[in-house]
Amino acid sequence: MSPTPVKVAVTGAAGQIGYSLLFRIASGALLGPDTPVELRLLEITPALKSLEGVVMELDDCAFPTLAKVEIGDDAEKVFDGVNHALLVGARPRGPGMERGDLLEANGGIFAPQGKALNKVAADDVHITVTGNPANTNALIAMSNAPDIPTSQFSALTRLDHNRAISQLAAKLGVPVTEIKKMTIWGNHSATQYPDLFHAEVSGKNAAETVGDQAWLADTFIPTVAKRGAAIIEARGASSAASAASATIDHARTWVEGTAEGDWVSMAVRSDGSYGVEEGLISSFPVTVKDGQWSIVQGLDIDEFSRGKIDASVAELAEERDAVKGLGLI
Ligand SMILES: NC(=O)C1=CN([C@@H]2O[C@H](COP(=O)(O)OP(=O)(O)OC[C@H]3O[C@@H](n4cnc5c(N)ncnc54)[C@H](O)[C@@H]3O)[C@@H](O)[C@H]2O)C=CC1
Ligand SMILES: O=C([O-])CC(=O)C(=O)O
Repeated sequence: MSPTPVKVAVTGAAGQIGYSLLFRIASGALLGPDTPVELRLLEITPALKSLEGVVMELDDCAFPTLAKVEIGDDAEKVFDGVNHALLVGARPRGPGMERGDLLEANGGIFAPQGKALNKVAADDVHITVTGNPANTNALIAMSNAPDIPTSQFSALTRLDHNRAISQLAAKLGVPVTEIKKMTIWGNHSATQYPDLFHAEVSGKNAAETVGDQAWLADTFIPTVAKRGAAIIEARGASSAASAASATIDHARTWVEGTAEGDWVSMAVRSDGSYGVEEGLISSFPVTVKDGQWSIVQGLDIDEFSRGKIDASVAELAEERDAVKGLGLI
């Protein structure tokens, strides 16, 4: 095992997602069996006692890869020297709410956390925002951290990506491993666009293999885009284990890179690719190598896809304007 532990910060560590995420990171699911991990857990003061209980359980697992756990309510202390920051801590939505309704409640969390990361995180810190509305919260954190390269910020659309793979695999009766090049475009919201025109099933074009535009437009896209609401309706609480799993997948892709012949969906700062306004944190198809993502270039976008991408990006621009109005960026 390498001698120096990698420091991984998790915010909202006493919450639902945290309860699933911490044990997987501690057991090596993020960094592998040979890399010791030091967990840095941030919570609000009233949740620290509950977090102490979670740490007792982490101790009780005797994970060989867990070198140390520190907890606290001071972001500057918890983020000191961290190599990964998984920003999960934020209020979840309830039934009947859209994720954007959380902007005012949650936006305020990400400006101070961006500032703290800017001050004390390791130079190589990779930041993943899961707390909703994830894209715009990432924009807030990034805008408050001028010394951290913007390429080190991202928001989670991997859960949507995984949902899209799973729905398509079920429709075609194939294993999920047969599906490559899935893309989620835009916002992690009901306007997101899961794109089958560039996805592949066993090496063949997914939209052509499905051969049913009505299923694609009227079943597949809304099922993926509204899956979070369906889970809230069924469980009475928003998705947690699947969100934790996707957060690990996302951060692990940053560590390991993407597989040859495949890509993943990540919400990253737009450079203007595919007509997405520069500076917005929007989901794209990306490849990752040596810890750096690149937006996949050269995909043909037809009129149907153009309309869907534009609608989601317009929502991101509205959210950006709203947080500007709140003085958060
Ligand atoms: N991007 C995605 O795909 C998904 C995002 N989410 C979002 O993740 C967030 C967390 O969800 P849950 O764990 O279910 O919520 P939860 O309510 O169970 O836990 C949130 C935790 O964050 C803590 N917290 C609040 N303010 C904080 C701050 N300033 N610093 C540190 N911690 C703070 C709370 O004390 C609480 O323990 C929600 O915003 C939810 O909507 C959930 C599922 C998927
Ligand atoms: O829907 C929600 O509020 C939680 C979430 O982001 C998801 O499950 O995708």
